[in-house]
Amino acid sequence: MSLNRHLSKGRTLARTAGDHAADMFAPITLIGRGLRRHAEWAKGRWQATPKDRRGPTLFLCAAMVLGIFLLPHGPLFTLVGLMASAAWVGRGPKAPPTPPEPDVAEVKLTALYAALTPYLASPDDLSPLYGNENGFRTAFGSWEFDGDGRLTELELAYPAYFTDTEPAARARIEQVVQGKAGRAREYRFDWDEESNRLRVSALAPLATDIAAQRFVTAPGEIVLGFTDEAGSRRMIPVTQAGVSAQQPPVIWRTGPRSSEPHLLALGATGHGTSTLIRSIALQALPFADLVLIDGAGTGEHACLVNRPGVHTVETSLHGTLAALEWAAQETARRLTALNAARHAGTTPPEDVTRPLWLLLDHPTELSELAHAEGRPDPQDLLETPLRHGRAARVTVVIADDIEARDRITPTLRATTRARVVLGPTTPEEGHAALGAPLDIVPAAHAPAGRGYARIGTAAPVRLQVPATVDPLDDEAPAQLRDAVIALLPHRDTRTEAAAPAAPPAEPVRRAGEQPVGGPEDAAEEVRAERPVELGKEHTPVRPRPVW
Ligand SMILES: Nc1ncnc2c1ncn2[C@@H]1O[C@H](COP(=O)(O)OP(=O)(O)OP(=O)(O)O)[C@@H](O)[C@H]1O
Repeated sequence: MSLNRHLSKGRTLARTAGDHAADMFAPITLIGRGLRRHAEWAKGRWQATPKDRRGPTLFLCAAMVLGIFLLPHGPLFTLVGLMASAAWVGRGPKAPPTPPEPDVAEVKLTALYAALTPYLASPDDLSPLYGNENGFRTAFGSWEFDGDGRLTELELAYPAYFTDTEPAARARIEQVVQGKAGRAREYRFDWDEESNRLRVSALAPLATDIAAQRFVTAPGEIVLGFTDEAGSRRMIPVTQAGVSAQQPPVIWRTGPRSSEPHLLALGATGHGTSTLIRSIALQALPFADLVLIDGAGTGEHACLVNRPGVHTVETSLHGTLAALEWAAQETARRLTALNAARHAGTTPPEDVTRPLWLLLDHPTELSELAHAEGRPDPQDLLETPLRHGRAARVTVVIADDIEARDRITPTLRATTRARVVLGPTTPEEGHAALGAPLDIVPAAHAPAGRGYARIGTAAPVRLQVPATVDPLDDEAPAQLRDAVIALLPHRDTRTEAAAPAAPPAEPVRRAGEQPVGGPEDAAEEVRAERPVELGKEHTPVRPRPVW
């Protein structure tokens, strides 16, 4: 007999034995399946029983078991009954396997692929990346999802004919990706034009619980806010929600060596440009003197009135024009004094080297008023400080509504090379405000003080301004107001003594106006000697009279 015949006979015997065994063990399998279903049912009932009712249920079951044991032939009848019931319950076919949970990544990537197809496919493409039968795997190189099933990283390829150099075409793709991946987060879009690849990264939200405080910085450095680790080259210690932490700051270097000596901050209404001005003022006050113009006249900077180092806080057009005329003359005086000192080879006097900061909140509102009244535009008076401020240690900070961008003069726009934009903006507005396109798509809802900063020609970075609330705002949280109050200088807490009042170099006077540094200033000196206590229940702060 050949080996093959032996093998096939063996196989037949084994199959027959298997069939017999299955027939023989069928009742046992049936009862076993029924008992398993009984056990599953009992387990389900036990889990569904409230905890407080489990004790009585257990007691009842134990009583029943005891009763069965005590009955004549009770255990036997019970066993037979249980077997019969198990055989009845187990007769049904095996429960169909539960269908596997749909893969979240698969579902989401398929939806994103389908959404991108109309924008990245062409009927003339013979081997399309998008819209082919193989689905997203042909176009998406790698992807990552977080624990909540949200897309965090995606790298996709796009066809070479896609116009990736056109902002509008890019914006369409960015909108689609953000729509499918979730509008609650910000995304960075890294377009690799050379290899036709796009890398999308979801960005973690920035910390919003950093309050105003003394930041660890070098002299002349201003912390505009905080960003993510990719946006800053260093970390500084901060007190965050009561504990010490390290955060990456957005630093603006000011002073004679700065290539961005002036700052322009634009923002959507109510998104924190005044707060940014207040934050900058509190950081500059220990080493500089301030002139603050509150063009909106809302009194949001009243906490700075009469503070040592604050020359004036102006809300009227009249006072603003006088203050800015003085600032222009002061800039010219400083330049002359610095040149003279350079020629003589002597150290320039302290009153020309002490930094002077001009902070203007909503100046375009005053510009409109000035045009209506036929008076000089306050923005025009800024020309000298803006053009020569770096050498004369004069720094200009302008904050305004993003809607007012067109009313900002070209000189002002050209000379403010440090830029901030706060609040929700369109890609075009963001580009215009920062002077460069943003590679980040903002989230649908941003907290106050959230935006982007661009210092000089560097790439824009994300920004969260420290919470520097108006301490006179009763609705602001008490601990945030206290943090600001703690930073407000008093005569005795100022880190550097106020510079002697600059000798006014023949200030230009208009009819009915008091000269800067004249008797009005002398009166101011006397007033300033009185410490101004900023309490929450009493506000003895009086606005300074117009100049
Ligand atoms: N960085 C921030 N952290 C916490 N709260 C902030 C921040 N920035 C602003 N706010 C809050 O948002 C509100 C509006 O702020 P702010 O007055 O600075 O905005 P604004 O842009 O100057 O408004 P407007 O254009 O109306 O003058 C205030 O209640 C302020 O306390």
